[in-house]
Amino acid sequence: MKGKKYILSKAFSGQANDDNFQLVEFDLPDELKEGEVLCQAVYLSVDPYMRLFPNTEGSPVIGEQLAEVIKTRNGEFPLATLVLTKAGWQSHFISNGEGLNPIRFDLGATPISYTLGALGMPGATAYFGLKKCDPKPNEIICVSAAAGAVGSLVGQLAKIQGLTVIGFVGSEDKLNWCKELGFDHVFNYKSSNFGEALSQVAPNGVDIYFDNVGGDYYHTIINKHMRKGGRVLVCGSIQTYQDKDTRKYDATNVSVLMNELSIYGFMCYSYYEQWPIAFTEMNKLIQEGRLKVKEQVYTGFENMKEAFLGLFKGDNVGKAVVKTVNSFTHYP
Ligand SMILES: NC(=O)C1=CN([C@@H]2O[C@H](COP(=O)(O)OP(=O)(O)OC[C@H]3O[C@@H](n4cnc5c(N)ncnc54)[C@H](OP(=O)(O)O)[C@@H]3O)[C@@H](O)[C@H]2O)C=CC1
Ligand SMILES: CCCCCC(=O)/C=C/[C@@H]1[C@@H](C/C=C\CCCC(=O)O)[C@@H](O)C[C@H]1O
Repeated sequence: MKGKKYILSKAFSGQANDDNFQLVEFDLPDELKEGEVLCQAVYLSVDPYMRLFPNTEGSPVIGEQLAEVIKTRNGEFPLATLVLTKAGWQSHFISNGEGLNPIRFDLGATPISYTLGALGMPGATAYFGLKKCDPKPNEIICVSAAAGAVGSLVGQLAKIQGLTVIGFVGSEDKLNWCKELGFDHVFNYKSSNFGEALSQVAPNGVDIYFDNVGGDYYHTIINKHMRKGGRVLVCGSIQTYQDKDTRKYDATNVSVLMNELSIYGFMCYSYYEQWPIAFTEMNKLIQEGRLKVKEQVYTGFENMKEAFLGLFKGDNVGKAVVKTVNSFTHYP
């Protein structure tokens, strides 16, 4: 039997493209050793951070997947067990059980793919990132990449908590969806100036900026659109991930200082032990129809590249995942 995996055929430099990836086949052994399992990817996640790490020619592409145990000699992982694991972009892999994580909360009737999205790493990012901003009812929050995996949840959770939500997105479809989700103001940054738009709807500034994009947004919002005592969460900087040279902005630190802003760095895995609490709460909201989830599902392992590169072109609405075909068991 053969498995497939992607390696970085060329280190990223500037904009990622097809040439950075090579799909290779590898042999899987006929027999497992005692304690081993053979897993097959069912859904794979593509996420912006994959553009940054490890970026060494020849290295495997990293990432999380939901996999099914299709052969086992390990009593802890019976046949058909579903596991979340950072096995990278591979269709199959052998494991001794280390790093295979069962789903740690009751999923109920919610689709299993959500464990890579709203009830997975991006969901935890939205939930704990927002919490770190200490949101209060009637405050104003601004979120960038607002129709994405993280941003769409941040906006909805903030609405549930009584905040006014301003979102920035890159297309009219995304704008309409965010309005459907109940965001108060949504702007397409490709057809409007985000600074002017913010000044119109929040002339006195915003209390929270949940930054998924970095670059121009981060500096302009910190320098011109934060209220005194405001909080900025540095969640991600997708606008700069593909830069070749570092950008220079002089005024930012002075603005931070003068306005006594709190700027938080944030890594969702720091809250890993508490994720099941968040997912139980969010799954209840999903099942009640109060938290809406969209996925951009690409079908077939050969479409990993397209799904990943699409993140940087704004192709995805909601969470981008890849469903592999010919799974041992067919999941919805
Ligand atoms: N700190 C942490 O622990 C974590 C951080 N993150 C970060 O959160 C951010 C969002 O991630 P995630 O929700 O998974 O991804 P998304 O689902 O939001 O997908 C990426 C989106 O970013 C937008 N985008 C891409 N390029 C640009 C650009 N140059 N300028 C402005 N917007 C752009 C696009 O939306 P549009 O069409 O609207 O432009 C695109 O759809 C990323 O920066 C990521 O690195 C994610 C997970 C954990
Ligand atoms: C400048 C980096 C910003 C990245 C923001 C982001 O998307 C973070 C996501 C993390 C992600 C990757 C974190 C570290 C890389 C580790 C590389 C490795 O070899 O494993 C992952 O941990 C989930 C998010 O917390």
